[in-house]
Amino acid sequence: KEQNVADSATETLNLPPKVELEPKVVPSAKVTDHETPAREAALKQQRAGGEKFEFQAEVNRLMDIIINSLYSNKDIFLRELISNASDALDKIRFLSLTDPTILGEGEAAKLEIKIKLDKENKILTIRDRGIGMTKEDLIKNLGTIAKSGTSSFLEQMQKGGDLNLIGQFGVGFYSVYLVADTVEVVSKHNTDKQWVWESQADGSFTVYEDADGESLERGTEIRIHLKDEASEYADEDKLKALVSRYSQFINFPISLWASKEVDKEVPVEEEEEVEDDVADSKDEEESTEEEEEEVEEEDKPKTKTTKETVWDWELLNDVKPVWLRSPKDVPDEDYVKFYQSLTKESWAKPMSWAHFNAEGDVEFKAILYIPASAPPQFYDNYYTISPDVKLYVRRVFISDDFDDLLPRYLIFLKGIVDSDTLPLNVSREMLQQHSALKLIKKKLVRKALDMIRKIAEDDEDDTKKGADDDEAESADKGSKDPEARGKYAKFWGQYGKAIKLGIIEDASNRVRLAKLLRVHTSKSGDKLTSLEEYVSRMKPGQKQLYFISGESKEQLAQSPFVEKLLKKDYEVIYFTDPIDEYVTGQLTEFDDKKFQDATKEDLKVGERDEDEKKKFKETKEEFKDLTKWWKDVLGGSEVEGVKVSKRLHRTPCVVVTSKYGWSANMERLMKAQAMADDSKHAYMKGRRTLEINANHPLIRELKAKVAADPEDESAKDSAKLIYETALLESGFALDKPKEFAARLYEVIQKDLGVDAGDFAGVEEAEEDEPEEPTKEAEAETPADEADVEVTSAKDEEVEGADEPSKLEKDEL
Ligand SMILES: Nc1ncnc2c1ncn2[C@@H]1O[C@H](COP(=O)(O)OP(=O)(O)OP(=O)(O)O)[C@@H](O)[C@H]1O
Repeated sequence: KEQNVADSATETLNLPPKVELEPKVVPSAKVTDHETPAREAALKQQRAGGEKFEFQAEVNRLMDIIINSLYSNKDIFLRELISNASDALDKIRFLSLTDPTILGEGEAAKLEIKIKLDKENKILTIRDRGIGMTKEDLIKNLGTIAKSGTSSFLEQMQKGGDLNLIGQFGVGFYSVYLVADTVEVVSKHNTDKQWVWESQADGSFTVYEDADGESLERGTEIRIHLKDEASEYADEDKLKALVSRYSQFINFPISLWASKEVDKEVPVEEEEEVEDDVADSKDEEESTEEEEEEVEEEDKPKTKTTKETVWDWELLNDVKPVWLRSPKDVPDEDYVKFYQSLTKESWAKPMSWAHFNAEGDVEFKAILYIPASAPPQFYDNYYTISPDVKLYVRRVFISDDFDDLLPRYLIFLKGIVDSDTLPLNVSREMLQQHSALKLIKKKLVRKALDMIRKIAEDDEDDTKKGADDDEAESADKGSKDPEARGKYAKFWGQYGKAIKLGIIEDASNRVRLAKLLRVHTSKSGDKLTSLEEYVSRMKPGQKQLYFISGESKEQLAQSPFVEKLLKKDYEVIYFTDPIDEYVTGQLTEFDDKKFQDATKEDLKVGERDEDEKKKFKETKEEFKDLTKWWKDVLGGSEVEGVKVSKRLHRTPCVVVTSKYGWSANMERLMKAQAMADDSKHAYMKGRRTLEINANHPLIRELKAKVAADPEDESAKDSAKLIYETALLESGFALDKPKEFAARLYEVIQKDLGVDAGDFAGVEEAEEDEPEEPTKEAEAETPADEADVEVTSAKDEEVEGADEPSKLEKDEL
């Protein structure tokens, strides 16, 4: 069985044919020569001649944390070292695509990882035939230059973070010091000699040439001198279990130098034969028919079965990559484990995944995952975040940050794509240009959107089933995915904005994406609803999807723009995310029905019969003089026109914008942008129209006043004030707040019965008052006197408080 696995690995990974190995019978596991006295002496000499380097300060701190850590899960060091070995193998295999000679021949060309244990000396060795490191690489990579993730890792650790995360910060190598007191890294790069890096984690490391050691030909061997507290790793069975666990998704064969007991037939020695004869003679009387058989056996050479220990490389992983297996043969558990190995998050569970084979114009296999949560500050870093889908070409790893595999709005997906259509021996740049890549991208997007749609469907099914069950009072809510309920809401919470960005950015998938959109509406309560659900609830004859955008759904529900719509029981979508303005700018229809902004001038609230039309025409005629007058009062630059409204019920007026200009909400958002240059966008501002409610007493009263005297100044002021108030209520910011305030105060003044003449006194008092009290004046006024004044003023206020104001009197 092992042989089959190894063969299939050779095939699937395009490895050179496996050289048959005869099991080796050796007395012990001691197969390296590096601990022999002669080798030790040579090493000592070389070490003495080596160069000593100090660890970079941050690396030092990191190592301190690791060495002194009480972290119990020390096993992770093996995962990190195997992962490094696998990366190094990926690198050399990638380079060999353009230059096959780089791999060398025979054993050197084998892309594999080998692990060996020297139990006696407690030395664990991990060897790969990867790219190896030059002297400079060793110095740079393992100590003198801190990786970019080092400080973030230190920060996390300070906050009590989990050491398990080490791999994600790009400092996984140092986890070896969880189990080691000394580590030697022997490495051979094609362009350099063989070097040894060695450190006891005492603040420094030494690098020396490995002139006498066994040549690695190419690759890296890490020799771990296990600490006393880590002697559990000097156990073959433990190692076997660990390596199996961590190597499951490594695409290179990993073998362990392992012993096993085998039965062996050995000739029986003479002494034993004599003993046997004595025993036979004792039993002579008992001999029966068996005698004859024994006579026959005597002719054969005598042998016996004994146990023997055989040492050999034992393959520990099935290197057939998960994505090459048929989806029906892969249990969910394996998908989760594969995700964990891809993301280096050993505890993480993806929200969902899709595994598929694409055939036809382009052939590829892929597994895409939706992580349970979006990356931190996902939307802040939207344009800089790196992609996380690995690209393989015919099982050869090419890149894990290929930009053109998925559009930006799906950048949160993780996984792998392995294509048979892309060429192997071209540069990354050429690959990026390849026409097949576009097709791959197109199909990946479709599959990803299908996967998201499925979450929503399962969720819906489950909710429906749940509801039915609730009615039937059944305890069985069994759904395919036990966690399906509420899953789409979770997805939406994490990635809803990404879907909206998709609607804006990806015209070819806009319809698909619109189906994934979730919104709040006047009828959805606290829940989210889909556009499909909205359409299914549309009233007979309703042709449009009504929406309004603003800051909160509570505020929008109160908006004058939707008064009539709500009164007539039309469902209104409430868009409250700033990005929604851009979404509705791109998404103009759904299911052949147009979106209608309730704040735009062209809103039609349902169909009206002939009677209603006639009546409206008459009202328009009746208000013609007023609307004309009002427009003149406001001025042409302020409003495009003043019209009788069809959308208002209780509110006297609203200010609507033209169909193709910005809405009030969009104006607000643009103003809020720190870098926005208002003048540049002036042409985008929607033209404004004041709509008046012909049934409102305020409007009727104004109409009567204007009819009596069109030059009445107070009527003009009222008209301006009503307009400005409508602007505010309609969500606009005032261009001239000072004028508005002055008008409003005047009204209040009149209301409170304050005479305009009283202001003269205030102005005079202000003029008399010195700007700042002079020093002499301050000195003249005793502090306690000032206090008395304040107190008396306060007393007056308190006294006055008992008296009802004019407003209160009126109310009373
Ligand atoms: N077996 C190896 N062969 C070649 N280079 C290696 C090997 N192990 C480590 N290195 C080099 O040392 C560097 C540091 O390794 P380390 O494990 O600390 O970080 P990393 O591999 O970049 O990130 P991660 O920990 O996430 O795997 C690697 O980037 C790599 O260049």
